[in-house]
Amino acid sequence: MTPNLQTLHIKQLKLTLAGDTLLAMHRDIAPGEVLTVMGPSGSGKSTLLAYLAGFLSPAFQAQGELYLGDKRLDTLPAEHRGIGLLFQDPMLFPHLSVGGNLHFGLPRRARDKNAQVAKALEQIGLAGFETRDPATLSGGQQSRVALMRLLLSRPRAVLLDEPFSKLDTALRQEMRALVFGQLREAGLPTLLVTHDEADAAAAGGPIVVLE
Ligand SMILES: Nc1ncnc2c1ncn2[C@@H]1O[C@H](COP(=O)(O)OP(=O)(O)OP(=O)(O)O)[C@@H](O)[C@H]1O
Repeated sequence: MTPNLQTLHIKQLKLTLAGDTLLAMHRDIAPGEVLTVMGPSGSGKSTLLAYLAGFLSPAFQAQGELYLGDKRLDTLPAEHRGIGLLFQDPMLFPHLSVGGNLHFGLPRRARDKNAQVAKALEQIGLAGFETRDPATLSGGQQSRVALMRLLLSRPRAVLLDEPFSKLDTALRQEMRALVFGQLREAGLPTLLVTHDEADAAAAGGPIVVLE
């Protein structure tokens, strides 16, 4: 099943903290496009991600609207937004096997679950790793599993929070190619927060610098 590819619309967003404007943004992110957000510490990158994902601290006030296609998201709780997140830490469940982690990503009613998991592992060069304990995987392997868990959950948009910052240089380049390649192929609108200009270059999309 191919999901409808839709644009993420951030409309007239204004995030304020105790009456002071932290950031304002009005942007569209097209299917398969990566919008990179950069800016110094404290400029509001994490707050923007929290707003988009649906867990903004009540300390902030948000004005504006968030849409995916013509579906309004900002009035929905996080779990109904269809937004997938990838952080610098792969955050695999330690009590589940690699396969268990991937099964967790699948929608409950997905068909051929075992085959989907096997195919996902094959795509990241980890065919046959289903029963492995995630703790026995290298950092790069864990990151790849986290990416596949995200994609199996069929998100409609993706947020990346410094996803490569914990990897060494060689692995970082490999993961950039894999992550951006997969997201582009899936046609997902993506917002990337990073401090690394090489991430932004690899993402290949527009760049917003917060002040
Ligand atoms: N829950 C909160 N309550 C009050 N102020 C907050 C809260 N969270 C963040 N802030 C403040 O909001 C501003 C933006 O913080 P934010 O974490 O979004 O910045 P950032 O750009 O992600 O920084 P970094 O690059 O260090 O992660 C900062 O001044 C911070 O102190």
